[in-house]
Amino acid sequence: MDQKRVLWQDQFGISLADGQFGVALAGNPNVGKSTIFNALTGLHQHTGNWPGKTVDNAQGGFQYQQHSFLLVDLPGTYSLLAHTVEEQIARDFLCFANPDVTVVVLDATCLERNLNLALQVFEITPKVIVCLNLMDEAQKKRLMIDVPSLERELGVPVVASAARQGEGLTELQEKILQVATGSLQTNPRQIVYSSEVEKAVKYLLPLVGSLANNALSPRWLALRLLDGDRSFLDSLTNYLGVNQGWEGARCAQ
Ligand SMILES: Nc1nc2c(ncn2[C@@H]2O[C@H](COP(=O)(O)OP(=O)(O)OP(=O)(O)O)[C@@H](O)[C@H]2O)c(=O)[nH]1
Ligand SMILES: [Mg+2]
Repeated sequence: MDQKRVLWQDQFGISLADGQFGVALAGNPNVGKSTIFNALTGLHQHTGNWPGKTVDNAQGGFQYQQHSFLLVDLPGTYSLLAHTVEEQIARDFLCFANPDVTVVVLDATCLERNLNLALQVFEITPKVIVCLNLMDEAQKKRLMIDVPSLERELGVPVVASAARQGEGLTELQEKILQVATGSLQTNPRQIVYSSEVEKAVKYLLPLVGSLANNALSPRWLALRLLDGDRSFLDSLTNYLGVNQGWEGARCAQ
């Protein structure tokens, strides 16, 4: 069993088959993640709890173009800053399971609020697809969304969907395949913070890069250290076994 499959099994209780791509489904509550999950995986699902938590966990497989994918339905969250157990689970999965693709599902009727989570995911992984769901509702409200412009602005593929009607899901599978295999490169837009924060991040990057052992984004790691995010430091210890020197790195900035 390769390292990633062992990690998924041991830390997250998820069985990834040999050669199977792991795909995370993230998004705010009630945006249609489970509807997309059910439409893509049908009866090929396992449900249970996240290890050590009372939060539901659903995983399911699907085949597309002779490739096999395991879809993981993450708890709905407004952010990844771990104020709730759901946010902690979603953050830890994205940071430490390192899925081959993360689909961020957004509610097309309230894009601005939903983009907050997408921008946080962009700081963790470049392998992201935005699924703009509830497009039928957006149309009813006469909201016009310029999908090609949004795609250019965000630097990742944007798929418009109406999951309850099954619309856009084949295109979503196609983009998942392309990002998973690397035939489609993404370049997610990064938030630029104040000059003080950017200066501190620049200082920390060379220090944290090697400690994180390329296992997660050094920029995200630096930002969390600057935040003094205790929950993230605890997860670093749990998942990567790192706990020496972090306080020193934080105090030095
Ligand atoms: N009109 C419309 N309704 C949708 C669409 N996708 C999902 N829904 C409905 O939206 C509601 C919420 O969908 P879910 O799939 O449960 O949303 P979720 O993101 O999994 O929600 P949480 O698990 O609570 O975070 C359900 O009533 C769905 O039938 C869509 O594209 N259009
Ligand atoms: Mg759900």
